[in-house]
Amino acid sequence: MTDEPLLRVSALSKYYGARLGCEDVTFDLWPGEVLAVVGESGSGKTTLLNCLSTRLTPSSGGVSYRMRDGSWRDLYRMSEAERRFLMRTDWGFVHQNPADGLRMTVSAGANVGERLMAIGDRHYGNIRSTAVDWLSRVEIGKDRIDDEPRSFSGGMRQRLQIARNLVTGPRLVFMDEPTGGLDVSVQARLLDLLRGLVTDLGLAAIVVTHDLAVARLLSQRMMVMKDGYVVETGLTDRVLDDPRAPYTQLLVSSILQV
Ligand SMILES: Nc1ncnc2c1ncn2[C@@H]1O[C@H](COP(=O)(O)OP(=O)(O)OP(=O)(O)O)[C@@H](O)[C@H]1O
Repeated sequence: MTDEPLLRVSALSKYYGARLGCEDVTFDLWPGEVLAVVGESGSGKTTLLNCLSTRLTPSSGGVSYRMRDGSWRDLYRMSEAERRFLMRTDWGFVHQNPADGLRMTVSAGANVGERLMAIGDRHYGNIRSTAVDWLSRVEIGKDRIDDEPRSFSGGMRQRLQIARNLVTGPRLVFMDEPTGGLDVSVQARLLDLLRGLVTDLGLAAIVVTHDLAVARLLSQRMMVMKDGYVVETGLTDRVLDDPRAPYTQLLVSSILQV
């Protein structure tokens, strides 16, 4: 165990011209911790996630990341090459739409295997057996390894995207509505699977979702956003069982009434 966070976010703001994306977001993420960022459409969740994963540059504020060697690095002062290295080795990104995170016209096995090659694995036999192992961990049969993901169902694609991200043993995974767009029964199974993997691997994750059930199942801590601002943060069970901000109370009660 370490007594230092993995990620430190301080006073992060992002404006698109004059339009507010998110404002003054501050938090620490600890190793092995899952943080859910919830809020309705337009609240700034995706903006925040994209700033944290360096897809967007914030207008002000900073994010530091603790590297494997224990040193702290300012994410926005890294070179492009260093950032790409981090994304390949230490981070994962699970998109809502699996097509954004997969290569749809190469086989399932290659989708997983090429991530291993990107971190330097050159042994074909090892790559293939690790790919088979990961496909089975996400409940994709060995007989599908040579199939392209475009022949997969939505749930299978999402499970493949998860395998592709986790095969390199990342320390931090960003997830954007990982169960969005799937049938309710498929969502439940995927959430179960994700929860098991995150726990087994001791992963830290930031999960953006508008679905409080996803936050409840996956996260230990949650952050509620509205109109670009964080209106409440706390342990997930506390926030959902005893919401303090009026907006969170509204969000929780509107879900419960459905
Ligand atoms: N590329 C952009 N250019 C201009 N404004 C943007 C852009 N992206 C987001 N915004 C604005 O920033 C605000 C926050 O949007 P964001 O997409 O982060 O919210 P969200 O909570 O992720 O919503 P959703 O759940 O619908 O994806 C909104 O007012 C949105 O219109």
